[in-house]
Amino acid sequence: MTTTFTDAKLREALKVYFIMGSINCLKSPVEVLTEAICGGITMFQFREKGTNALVGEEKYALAEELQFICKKYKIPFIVNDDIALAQTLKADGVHIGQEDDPIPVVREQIGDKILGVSVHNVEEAKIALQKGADYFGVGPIFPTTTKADAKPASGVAILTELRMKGYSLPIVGIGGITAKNASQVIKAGADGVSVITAISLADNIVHATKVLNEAIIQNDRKN
Ligand SMILES: Cc1ncsc1CCOP(=O)(O)O
Ligand SMILES: C=C1C=NC(C)=NC1=N
Ligand SMILES: [Mg+2]
Repeated sequence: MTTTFTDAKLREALKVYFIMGSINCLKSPVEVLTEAICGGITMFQFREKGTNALVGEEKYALAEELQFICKKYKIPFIVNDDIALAQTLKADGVHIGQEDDPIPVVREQIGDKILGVSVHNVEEAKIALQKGADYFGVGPIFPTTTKADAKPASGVAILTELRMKGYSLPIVGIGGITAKNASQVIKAGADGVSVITAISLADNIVHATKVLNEAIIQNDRKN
């Protein structure tokens, strides 16, 4: 899909933003993603990272397979970190962290595709917005062990602070998010939640995703 995303469409897509790589799965990533889509995820990020992560041809082949499933169900397909892979696959966008290539360099490479940036504080947010981020991934909101080098959990205050300071672009919270705490993230001002293990390690992935979805939708209606 190469449609350019309006803010409104991106906010919708960020509601239940599943992130996964092979090391986050107990069974076939193809099965995990298909079940997550059946459960109602709204966007997918391929994040092949960490101990025993695939590289080279194997990584490319898995990315291609997962992108094919996303295309079939019209779910936006985002690639974490690996801009070259995103370009080769003509992904819908990329997500980069503070230590990845500079935003202008990435923007030059991807054109008007989605460019998500991880931010942890107002200073990083100011720069990322100025340089052209389309959405912020903010966290870790709650404690998580999924990302080995994650910063300490900040709680939802950072989300409220960003909104209070006028950051009105699409924002997704990330880090230790589950169906139980997702509503706090939305109430604090995020447009959606990004999760890895609450979905990828669930006993019943379809059900876990549906419950997470309900937690988000319920709360949106209240706002
Ligand atoms: C990629 C990333 N960035 C901040 S926390 C995190 C890991 C989120 O994983 P989980 O949803 O399992 O806590
Ligand atoms: C680190 C990350 C933060 N936020 C998002 C959405 N994705 C990531 N990979
Ligand atoms: Mg990165």
